[in-house]
Amino acid sequence: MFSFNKPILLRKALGLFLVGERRRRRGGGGVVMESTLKELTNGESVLDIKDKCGVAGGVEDIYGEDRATEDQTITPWTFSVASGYSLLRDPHYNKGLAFTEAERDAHYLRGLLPPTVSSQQLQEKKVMHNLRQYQVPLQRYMAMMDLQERNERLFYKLLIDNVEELLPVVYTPTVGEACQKYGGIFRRPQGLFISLKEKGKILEVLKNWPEKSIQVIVVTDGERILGLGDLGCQGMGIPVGKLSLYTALGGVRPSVCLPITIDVGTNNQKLLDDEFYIGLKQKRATGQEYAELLEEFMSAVKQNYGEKVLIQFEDFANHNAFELLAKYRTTHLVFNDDIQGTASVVLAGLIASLKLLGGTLADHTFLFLGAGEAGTGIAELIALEITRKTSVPLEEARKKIWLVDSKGLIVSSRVESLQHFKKPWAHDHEPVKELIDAVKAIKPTVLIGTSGVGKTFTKEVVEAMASLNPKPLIMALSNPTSQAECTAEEAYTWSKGHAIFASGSPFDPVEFEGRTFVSGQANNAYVFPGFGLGIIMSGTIRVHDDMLLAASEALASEVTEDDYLKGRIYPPFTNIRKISAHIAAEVAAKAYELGLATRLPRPSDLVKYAESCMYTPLYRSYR
Ligand SMILES: NC(=O)C1=CN([C@@H]2O[C@H](COP(=O)(O)OP(=O)(O)OC[C@H]3O[C@@H](n4cnc5c(N)ncnc54)[C@H](OP(=O)(O)O)[C@@H]3O)[C@@H](O)[C@H]2O)C=CC1
Ligand SMILES: CC(=O)C(=O)O
Ligand SMILES: [Mg+2]
Repeated sequence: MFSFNKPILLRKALGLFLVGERRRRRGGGGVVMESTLKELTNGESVLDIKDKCGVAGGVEDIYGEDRATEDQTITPWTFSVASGYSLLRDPHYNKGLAFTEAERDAHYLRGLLPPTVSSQQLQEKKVMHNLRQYQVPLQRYMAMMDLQERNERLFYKLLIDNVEELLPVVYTPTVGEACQKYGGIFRRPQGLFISLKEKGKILEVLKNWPEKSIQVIVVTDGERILGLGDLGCQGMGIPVGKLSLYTALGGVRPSVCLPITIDVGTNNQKLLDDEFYIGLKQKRATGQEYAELLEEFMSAVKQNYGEKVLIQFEDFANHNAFELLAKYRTTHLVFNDDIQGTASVVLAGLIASLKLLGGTLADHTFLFLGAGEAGTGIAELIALEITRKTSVPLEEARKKIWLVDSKGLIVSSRVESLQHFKKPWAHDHEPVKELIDAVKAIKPTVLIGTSGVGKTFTKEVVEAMASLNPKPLIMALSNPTSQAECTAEEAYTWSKGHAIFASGSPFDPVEFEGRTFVSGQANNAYVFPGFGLGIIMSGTIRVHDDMLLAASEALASEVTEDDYLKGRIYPPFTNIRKISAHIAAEVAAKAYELGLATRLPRPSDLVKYAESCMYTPLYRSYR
């Protein structure tokens, strides 16, 4: 075993190279549509931002040493080569019984492993066999998390090869239960916890994370975890799960992914009273205290990782989510998955469904149950797509979209008391309290559930949709399964097999009157991994709505005739890596078109480039 320090001279030389590279690129220039960018870059010129980024594969000062002034402290990182016992304990490099004879000799592993040498394929077979023995989903979740901690490549190999079977384990619905019980099942931290205790020290906390070159952060404050409410610090299961999908579904290397939970307390009394709760035992900080912590976090991320780190906001409550997005979308590379990622996925399903329903989006009438992040986010993207495809102005396009919240239909007489994100949807209509009455009054062709409340699409509601439409499109998007507005079985049986159905959490196929219906999973997991890959691989500096539309079109185009025949408006997850490459390529293409991409020259075949960027979990040979 030996260790070495990264030679300072080499870094200095690379720094000089960077300066030269920047000058060269500044002189060479590219075609940049400055007008498109002004709004997204807070008035900063793109060349300034590109310059800060260390354009186009330039060597970045990832350790912050070159940037630090003399009075600032830096971290003395050293790199060491793992071998022997520590190699077996390092999840990035551990291969367990798959270490070859030669590797066992070269890396001081003799005696630390039993004599058998297994292939990765055999290991995979064994783990899948063991997983299937567990009847309780949470046990499968824990077994998968243990595997991720023990042997990262095997974990991702399993997830990629068995995606339909394992997605419900590491993601919704099981991740919801895992978050509820996170304190009890907590073994080792899988991401960074930043609490109010770390105020003033967030930059130092980021430096404690072992990986220095981070490209994607998924961050939550745990206040709206799926449809399960405020789970405080235990929301960590969500960023961890989302980022494992970035790798498995989108091919983003695990080492560049960083899950973060910001702990400002919780208003969940059950958790505050729970002796195993792992977070701050106090009520949530709000107002200035909250805003200051978030501001420090956002600045520290940019300072530590540069301009091009993608920050995905996840499962914030809507009273913070919209504000954070509005505040940081012009200064940081951010998007909100619940508002924007969900919108992109649902729009894809709607575009695809037109093959079954007929007409254009503008010909349909949409009714939402739930007017929060997901509901209004989807509504706005539908309206935007209509304006892009027709000459209809946005205001006009919005008029075919109606939303119901906990107080009933959103109508103009309520406008004064509505939260700002609901106001565009307050159309002229008399007040309507109940969903069933709204269905009868609005006569929607599409019904979308984004309420977070289970069982709200009752038999009466589904029957009303079926009586109004030959093929009612019903989406029960709320997660986890317990919060779904209705089940697949309910949608198909109550509509007598006429509904086209999709849901946020997966349902098994349903037999009805001799036909098998396979519902699609309308979940943002279809889009964010490919969307993120497209951004990273093109060095994109800001998220633009047209990139979300590009992702929707890309996903919709992947639905096959065979899918339609089965009643699905989303492709199966089995092909997701191919789909993600396609989404990444379209997102990147749009970013280049908008002048937001900094990786130059633009690769000519973006799909091939996306595929070539993807992480593969096959074992590597060690010299
Ligand atoms: N499938 C997917 O990819 C995604 C699914 N989701 C799911 O969507 C759900 C909602 O998330 P999000 O939009 O962020 O949450 P929000 O809290 O922002 O919004 C919830 C909305 O539902 C309304 N609501 C609550 N209860 C009722 C009720 N009984 N009847 C009518 N309306 C009701 C609320 O009304 P009021 O405003 O009056 O309080 C609010 O408008 C969650 O379950 C989440 O898991 C979210 C993102 C992605
Ligand atoms: C899927 C997702 O992001 C949610 O339910 O919040
Ligand atoms: Mg979410």
